[in-house]
Amino acid sequence: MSGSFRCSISLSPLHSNEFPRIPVTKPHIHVPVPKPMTVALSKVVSPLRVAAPGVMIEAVGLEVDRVTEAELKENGFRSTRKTKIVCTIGPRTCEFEEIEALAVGGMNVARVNMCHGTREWHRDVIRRVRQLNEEKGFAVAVMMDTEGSEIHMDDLNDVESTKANDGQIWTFTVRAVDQPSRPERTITVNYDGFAEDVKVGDELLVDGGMVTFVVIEKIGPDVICRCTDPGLLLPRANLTFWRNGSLVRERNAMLPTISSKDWLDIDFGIEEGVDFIAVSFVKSAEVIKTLKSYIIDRSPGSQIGIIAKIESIDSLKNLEEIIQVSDGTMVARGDLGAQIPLEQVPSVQHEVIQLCRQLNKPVIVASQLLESMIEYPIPTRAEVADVSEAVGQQADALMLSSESAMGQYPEKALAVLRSVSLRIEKCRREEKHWDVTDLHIVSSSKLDEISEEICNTTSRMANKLKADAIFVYTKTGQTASLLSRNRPDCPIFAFAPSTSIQRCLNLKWGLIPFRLDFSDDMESNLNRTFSLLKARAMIKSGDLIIVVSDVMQSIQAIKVP
Ligand SMILES: Nc1ncnc2c1ncn2[C@@H]1O[C@H](COP(=O)(O)OP(=O)(O)O)[C@@H](O)[C@H]1O
Ligand SMILES: C=C(OP(=O)(O)O)C(=O)O
Ligand SMILES: [K+]
Ligand SMILES: [Mg+2]
Repeated sequence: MSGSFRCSISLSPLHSNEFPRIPVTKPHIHVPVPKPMTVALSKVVSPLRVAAPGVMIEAVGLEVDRVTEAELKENGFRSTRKTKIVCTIGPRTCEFEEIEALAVGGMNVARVNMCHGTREWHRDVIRRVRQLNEEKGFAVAVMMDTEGSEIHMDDLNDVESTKANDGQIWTFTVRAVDQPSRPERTITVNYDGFAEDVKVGDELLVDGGMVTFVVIEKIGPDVICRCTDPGLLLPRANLTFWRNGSLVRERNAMLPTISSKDWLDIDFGIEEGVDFIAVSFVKSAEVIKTLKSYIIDRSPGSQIGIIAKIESIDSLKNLEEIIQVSDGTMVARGDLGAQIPLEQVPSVQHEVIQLCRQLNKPVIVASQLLESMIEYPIPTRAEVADVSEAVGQQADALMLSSESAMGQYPEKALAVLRSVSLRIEKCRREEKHWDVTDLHIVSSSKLDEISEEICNTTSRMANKLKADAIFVYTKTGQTASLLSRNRPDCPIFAFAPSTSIQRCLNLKWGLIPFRLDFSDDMESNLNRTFSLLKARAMIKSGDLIIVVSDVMQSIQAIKVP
């Protein structure tokens, strides 16, 4: 391989005379370039229009989430939210207007959970999100979450819940029970090996301990239990069993991470063009690799990001490998807390967030962030502290589950995530936590390493110069992601050539993704972007912008003309 690579770091004012053109350095580094970069110039949407008296600009191809645009105008650059928000869509939020209300409230990603509902139901939701994006200018990404094949109860004939009282005897069975004539206090279990794996004396925990039973007898496929901690049994509740204080992993540990039903759901997700697939109960990196090659086979060129959910005890010994091969990770604290002692969940959260940051992968903190808001219009003080902790740890995103899927106050819960994020992000900026130097190099090639160093320098420079924004022109999203990893003080405007990359970038901390066609000519890209953004009042003359791109390896500091 041969070729040359130009690395110029220049401070160029681009039509501004306030900042003299001082080349900081202009080294010419020669390293092999695998292939020349080319830009696909895609369709021009509409012709020229007049932006201001006498100024003709191209009113084409600049698409940004309209909520972010409004937030930016209202709050200014610094106070635009950096932490992203994922909302689970459920019966309470599945209508078009309800999804729209969440989008207006700042939802960046809509999640559908294949544990519940039918494929038709999910299809309608996904299409409504797409319609909302197209008609109303949002850029909400869609995440499909697999059911996975850990042990769970049946759907209780679709009753909302059923009460188990102290001392009552219940039967958990793997028999096929005829639902309408199901005997009282009988629960069917999805996993055939269940009755063989449990032993008399084991503790059976429903949803990590919301209800507890002790196994008193086994009769063939029936496991007879006595309730020791009473409570409500919910449809499809998860079951774990414990022996001498440890989680029992017998044959159940061999259950496939992706069940045959999950594969059908994945086909459905590919067909519907979801942006992310979150894989439940990941145990090792292998399953992620398998799924990735499956998706490439089924849908070559697909941009679907694979999110590994950290919620199985088995994943903890393979964390680094799992994170490395995934496109992002979710700390799924709900099921995780049923598989490891609760007091260990916060340290796993901390470890996963740190690892993701090092490995340049986005991380979502999920479950019970605002659990009390399922019923009440305000959160508990402890919940606010938990949200603050996740924002302070600089997770990329926070997730609502039941709060938005079936709670009484989905929009209020979203507003709490938004306001707490803004507040804590501001505190962190004021405390000047600046730790880019702590990050290890993640790149495996010299060329990537140069990009990475450019991004690190850009972020440091933006902070020191108190820049208003970083602009990044990125074809794959990788350069934008490396900037986000540094968690700079100012927002990062990421210009990407396709709406699918734009939506995927929506999960990453501090990125404001735009869809924009751009060329190899950076000067013309910049002039065009400035005109377009000024016409929409998203930037103004005098703003200091630091510009990088993966088109040309350079850093420029520019005052908007
Ligand atoms: N598509 C759906 N259809 C019906 N109910 C749903 C749906 N999605 C979510 N829910 C409800 O919202 C609750 C919270 O959602 P989620 O956290 O995703 O699931 P889980 O509780 O299984 O972890 C679920 O327990 C379920 O009651
Ligand atoms: C997010 C989680 O997964 P699910 O809601 O699908 O159980 C969790 O367990 O925390
Ligand atoms: K799930
Ligand atoms: Mg889970």
